[in-house]
Amino acid sequence: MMPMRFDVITLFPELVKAVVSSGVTGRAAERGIISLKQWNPRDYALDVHRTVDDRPYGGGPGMVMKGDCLLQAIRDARRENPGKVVYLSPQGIPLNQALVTELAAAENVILLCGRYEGIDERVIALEVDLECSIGDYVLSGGELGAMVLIDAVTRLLPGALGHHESAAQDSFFDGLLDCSHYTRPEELEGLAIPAVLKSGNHADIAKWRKKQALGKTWRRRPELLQARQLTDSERVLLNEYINEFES
Ligand SMILES: CN(C)c1cccc(CNc2ccc(C(N)=O)cn2)c1
Repeated sequence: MMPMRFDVITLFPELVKAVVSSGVTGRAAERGIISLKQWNPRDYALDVHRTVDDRPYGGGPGMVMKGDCLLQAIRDARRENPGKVVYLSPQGIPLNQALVTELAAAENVILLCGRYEGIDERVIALEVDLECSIGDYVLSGGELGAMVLIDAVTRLLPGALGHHESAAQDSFFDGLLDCSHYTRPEELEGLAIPAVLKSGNHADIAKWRKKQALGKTWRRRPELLQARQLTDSERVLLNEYINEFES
């Protein structure tokens, strides 16, 4: 199996490298499930000051990343990795599990990390295939978004997670928030665990977990429930939860 290759265009290569230095993603890199290569636009800046940004046409605060260095870096990366170019920005489409799943099916991805107020729009027009955002907030750069994307995608690749982890991954997030989790000790600072989890009755336990997931989603993220059709049994469980919650 060829590794999935991530080429990251970034002014801070060492920051992005951290994503493959530990944990699941670090192990996946060691196992050859993913590979990472950084391309620094500054290496393409030929002026004595190695300029990669400049003031915006039309005036206004902040700086814009110059298109020429970015385009050269992207094209060098594309030569080695003919993948989709994904630009991380607050103006992008939301990165969600569906998009992560789609990206995991690709062989390679080129991640473009902006800094300052963003990049020259002509780079987007010429080379960007997909603009995506990891959330509605402004960061100092797209690198953290790139690392989030690399992590979420890597977890879906065969062999990245151990058996237990991948089973957990499969059960969780079928469009709902996760239920609560407990582990030893049974009593923690005077707090017990829900009795059903000690019952050994796996049907009751699964029912309780599904009910908790539905209820938590209803309370915290009702819009997720709109997006996800509930089965009849899920609808019954949610109604039970709501009746208990409101009683
Ligand atoms: C307009 N502007 C400030 C800007 C435009 C492009 C890139 C950047 C770099 N910062 C980023 C990048 C991504 C995200 C995200 N939410 O995914 C948040 N911040 C900032």
